[in-house]
Amino acid sequence: MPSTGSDPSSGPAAFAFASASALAVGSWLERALAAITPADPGALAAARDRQNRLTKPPGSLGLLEEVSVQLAGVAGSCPPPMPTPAAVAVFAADHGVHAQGVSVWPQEVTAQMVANFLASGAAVNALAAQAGARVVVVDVGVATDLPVPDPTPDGLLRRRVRAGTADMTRVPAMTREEAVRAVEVGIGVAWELVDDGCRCLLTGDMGIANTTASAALIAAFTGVDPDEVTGHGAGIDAAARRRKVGVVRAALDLHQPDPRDPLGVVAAVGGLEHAALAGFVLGAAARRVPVILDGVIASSAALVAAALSPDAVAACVAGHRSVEPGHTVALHHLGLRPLVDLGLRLGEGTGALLALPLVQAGVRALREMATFDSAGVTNKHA
Ligand SMILES: O=C(O)c1ccc[n+]([C@@H]2O[C@H](COP(=O)([O-])O)[C@@H](O)[C@H]2O)c1
Ligand SMILES: Cc1cc2nc[nH]c2cc1C
Repeated sequence: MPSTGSDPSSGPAAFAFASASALAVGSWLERALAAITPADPGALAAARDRQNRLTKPPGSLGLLEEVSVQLAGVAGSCPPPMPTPAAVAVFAADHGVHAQGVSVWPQEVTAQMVANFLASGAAVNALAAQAGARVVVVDVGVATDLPVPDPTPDGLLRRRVRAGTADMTRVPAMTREEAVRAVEVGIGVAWELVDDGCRCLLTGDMGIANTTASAALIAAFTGVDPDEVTGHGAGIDAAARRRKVGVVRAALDLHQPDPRDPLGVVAAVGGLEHAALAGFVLGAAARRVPVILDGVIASSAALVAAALSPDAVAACVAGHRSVEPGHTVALHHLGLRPLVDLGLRLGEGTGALLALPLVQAGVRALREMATFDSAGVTNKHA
């Protein structure tokens, strides 16, 4: 649905409204869900037809063709607009489950890496510069003070819902209300970026211990055993991974999350960045802007978004396949095929950024290639 003046998701006023606590919890989420519609069947058919008339054997550009058709369906036009300018939003948060020894890294690395992002020293900054994308960093739930200068640096959105989650092996990670607020942070960031002119959104994340929450979400939504979706994260050894599987299993046993209640699932065993990333996906889909997913954290969050609104998946492109085993399970459940498979396991948005030029290349080919008719090239026999 194109943005109109009467659309509650459009216009700069919308973001200011989201920040105002006077608004009843749930309103932005309800508005996003109401705005999400399936991919446009006419635009999908027109893009498929055009791909088959371009000067190449039909299908020979592989996944690039499929992505271009998908983006036509998202935009509701053939050809779709070029997915540029692009922005990666890095949602940062901490995790109470860190106390269970699920990561080799101390919790304060989350806040320190936020400062590194803002100083342009991280991998996400280098890859964003390479791809020509803007970086915004969103503190949706970091547990410690951010070691950043005053005033708040450009590129940092202070949207902290709470200072890290609680330990999911003892209590729910957050309340349902906090989960909704974090989802609405993500929706608001997506809408602000679109209002600023962005036509392609990319997910990023930073949160020590967040691969544990990702594994719990993936197990809860797919029903796959924790042992098959729990990986080595940012570098634990085999023995620590076995203990991490036990931690995920204990949290699922305690909360018995019901995948028909996605907000309940993310509140019980998710993270604040997962909830915000789910909202970011919903916000992009509501504005008919494509969103390139990064790794296992993004895809586990996309499971939350898909459970809230299955049509939101139409706006999602899987940027890459992470080494984390749960990522493959989540992508399969979402029906998404990753564009890049380079053995990455960093997060931050790096895999999504590597995929951005491929997504842009697919759309450019659909927009700019000649047809057999226009170029005078003889087509194959029917
Ligand atoms: O994106 C991925 O698939 C991915 C895989 C492994 C690790 N990470 C990153 O590493 C951090 C979490 O690792 P861990 O072991 O502390 O759970 C967090 O900041 C993630 O962005 C990210
Ligand atoms: C240094 C470091 C950088 C990261 N970026 C994303 N996750 C990370 C985890 C660590 C530990």
